[in-house]
Formats: sequence, structure tokens, C-alpha cells
Amino acid sequence: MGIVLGANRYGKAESRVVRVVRDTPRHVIRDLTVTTLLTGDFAATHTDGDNRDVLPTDTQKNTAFAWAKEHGVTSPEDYALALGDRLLAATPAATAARVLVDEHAWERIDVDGTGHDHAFVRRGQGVRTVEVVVGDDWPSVVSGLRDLVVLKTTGSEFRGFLVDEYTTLPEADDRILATSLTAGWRWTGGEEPDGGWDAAYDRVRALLLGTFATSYSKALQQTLFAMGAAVLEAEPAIVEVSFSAPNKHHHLVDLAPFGIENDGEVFVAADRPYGLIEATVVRDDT
Ligand SMILES: O=c1[nH]c(=O)c2[nH]c(=O)[nH]c2[nH]1
Repeated sequence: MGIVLGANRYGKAESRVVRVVRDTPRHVIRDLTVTTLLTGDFAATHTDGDNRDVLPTDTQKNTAFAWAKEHGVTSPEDYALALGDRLLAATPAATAARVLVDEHAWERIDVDGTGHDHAFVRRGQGVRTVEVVVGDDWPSVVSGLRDLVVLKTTGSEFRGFLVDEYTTLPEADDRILATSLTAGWRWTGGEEPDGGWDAAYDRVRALLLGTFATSYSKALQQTLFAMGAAVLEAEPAIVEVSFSAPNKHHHLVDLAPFGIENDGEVFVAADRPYGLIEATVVRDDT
């Protein structure tokens, strides 16, 4: 019986790369957490400790910072593609480079009705994400977001579900629907979409939020499907949309023992356990 190396990859996780463009008094900031991972023929380092083919993770980290200056950060997608290409070129044994970017958004502090030139406040609404893979084939680009916490106080029900001897859940014909959304949308061939990566991100995010707000929900599953379908209908260059969505339950509090009516007005926000709904919405021709 022989023992061989199975799947492996390596890189530097979570480099905190902050790029400031200060060519004019009106500065621009892009604040990123960057992870790089190389795959390829790295058997020798595992089996023999022979590191001649290994681009150190320290060098990968340095390249992430250098490329923020050399290539620039016009968008997380563009930067991730360029960084992946560079790491691949620098590492002959690598067959693919995966680059994960989280973007922490800052917005200008409003002073007397105008955004300040160089003072910013962190925008708390979710994190923009990018996952890029460059290698032998065409690049793969999945744009997305996570930790986008949304809630609606009506327009949601959950009824007609399967019932067995362990079912205690009452039917809900008017409930709070809340989730902390993780979503990823895959672009055809990794080409920059119309209007650029940043505008496309804004469009998709707005569609996700708008659809959550306006679609009546018979299940969180239905809401996720509606959000994915809205994105695929509006963006021909997106091939699939994936979601992971905890159902952040809000249980109606029983105030009857105190002689108080509770007509959908007081809830306890349950921490855990939570429902976990995951779905990918695709075109039927892909
Ligand atoms: O939207 C929902 N989907 C479910 O599958 C489910 N299950 C559950 O207990 N509550 C809910 N809500």
C-alpha cells in the first residue's frame, strides 16, 4: 500500500491591504482583506521538504501589497485578477491561483452637506466579496457579499409545511423575516461587465435588497429564488447566483399570562439554533 499526497493548496490568508489614492486632495480608499492560494505540483515540499518550487506565503503577502500599488485597486475584481495572474507567473509549479477579497466599505463623512475629501466612516452594511481563480482555463470570477442583515416586519408567512409526530411549529400567516445574507454571483468567462465591476456590484446589491423588500414571502427559500431570478433576468453576463441565508427567527412573545395582547408587536430575536437555507439559482441552459 502506497501513500501519496492528495489535494493541496497553500497561500497567505487575510492580508489587510489598504490602498489610498491621493493624487488630488480628494482621496479614495479601498480597504481589503486578501487571501491567496496556489495549487499545482507542490508534492516535493510535502513529501521531501524540497521547497524549490514554493513561492513563500510571505512573498504572496508582499505581492498583494506591491500589486495594490503597481496595478492599483480600481475594483476588488480587477485587483484580484491581476494579483492572481502575477502569482501564477511567479510560480512555475502553480497551475491555478485563487484570490479571495473582502472589501470593507468606507463612505465620506458628510460635512455641511458634502462628503469630506479625506475623512471616512465605515459603512456597516455587509462586506463585498470576490473570489477569483486564474489558471489554465478562462478566469472564474464570483462577486458577492456577506453579512448583509435584512429584515421585514410583514409580507412573510410560513404555512402548509410537512407535519409529523415531532412537529410543534404553528403556521405563521404574518411573521418577521430576517436574515444575514451571503450571496455570490458568477460571471461568464470573468470578463468585466458593462459599466465596470463597481457599478455591477451596486446594481446586483440593489436588486437583491429591492426584491427582498417587495416580494411576498411564503418561505425564505422562495425569497432567495426570487432574488436570484431577478439578478439573472437583469444581468445576462451572470450565470448563477448562490445564497447562504440563516433564518434569523423572531418569535412572538406570549404576553397573555400578563393579560396583555400581542398582535405581532413584541418578538424575541432568537440567537440559535437558526434555520439555514442555501440555494443556487441557475439558467436552465447552463
Ligand atoms: O422560511 C422558512 N423555511 C423553512 O424551511 C422553515 N422551517 C421552519 O421551521 N421555519 C421556516 N421558514
